[in-house]
Amino acid sequence: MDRRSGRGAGRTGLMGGTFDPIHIGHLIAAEAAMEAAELEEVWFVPTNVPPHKPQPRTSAAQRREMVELAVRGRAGFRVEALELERGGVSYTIDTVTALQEREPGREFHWIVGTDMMNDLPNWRRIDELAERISFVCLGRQGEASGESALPKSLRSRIVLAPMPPIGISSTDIRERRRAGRSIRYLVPQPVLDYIGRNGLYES
Ligand SMILES: Nc1ncnc2c1ncn2[C@@H]1O[C@H](COP(=O)(O)OP(=O)(O)OP(=O)(O)O)[C@@H](O)[C@H]1O
Ligand SMILES: O=C(O)c1ccc[n+]([C@@H]2O[C@H](COP(=O)([O-])O)[C@@H](O)[C@H]2O)c1
Repeated sequence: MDRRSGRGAGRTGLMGGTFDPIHIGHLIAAEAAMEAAELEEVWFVPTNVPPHKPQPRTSAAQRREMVELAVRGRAGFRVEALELERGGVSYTIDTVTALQEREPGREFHWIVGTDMMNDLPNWRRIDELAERISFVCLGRQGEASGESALPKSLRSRIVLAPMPPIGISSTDIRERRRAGRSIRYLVPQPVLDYIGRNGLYES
């Protein structure tokens, strides 16, 4: 426990995502969560197979590489690849259980955009998950918070974090690439270079 702030030591944010590809919306969300929830670190957790959406367009290795490139140089940000190493469908409860066993000294906080916050009641073993961790939920463009619609037990485990609305999604970036349009500045420069070098999302 940090005696000055009253916060537990090792406060760690987990930013889970398909990251197909990672974009500046993810990075700004992680930064905002870090500030609002007083996190010491944020670990980016690329999903192997997402539970609630279609299979990624690119390989696990490519998505991991892009996330590595995006966080390089930002102290406190790093990639945690346990879902890719575990394989199969990436349920958050399995990930959190494994991390808590591996890192008993840390306090974990799962970071989600508001769209995902509204979906939380549908997550696998959500009650157990909400007992293990709290959620840091970021405001996302065009979405009302919807927090009041959630069960009270879940609401009490949610910290809302403000962020400037960033109307960018990986879907939009993939569509732009397919249409031959620019994605410059929507992703960090090293990620832009990687996507171009490897001809990703062209078809
Ligand atoms: N622009 C954004 N602002 C805030 N949060 C975001 C933004 N884009 C994604 N997120 C959040 O980041 C996490 C990972 O998102 P994900 O990798 O699925 O990106 P995405 O842009 O939503 O992808 P896709 O368009 O392929 O569905 C989710 O919690 C999502 O809500
Ligand atoms: O565990 C679940 O049931 C669950 C359901 C939907 C999403 N998640 C996690 O939420 C994170 C964001 O999901 P996505 O689909 O936006 O990439 C990612 O880490 C997913 O594994 C987890």
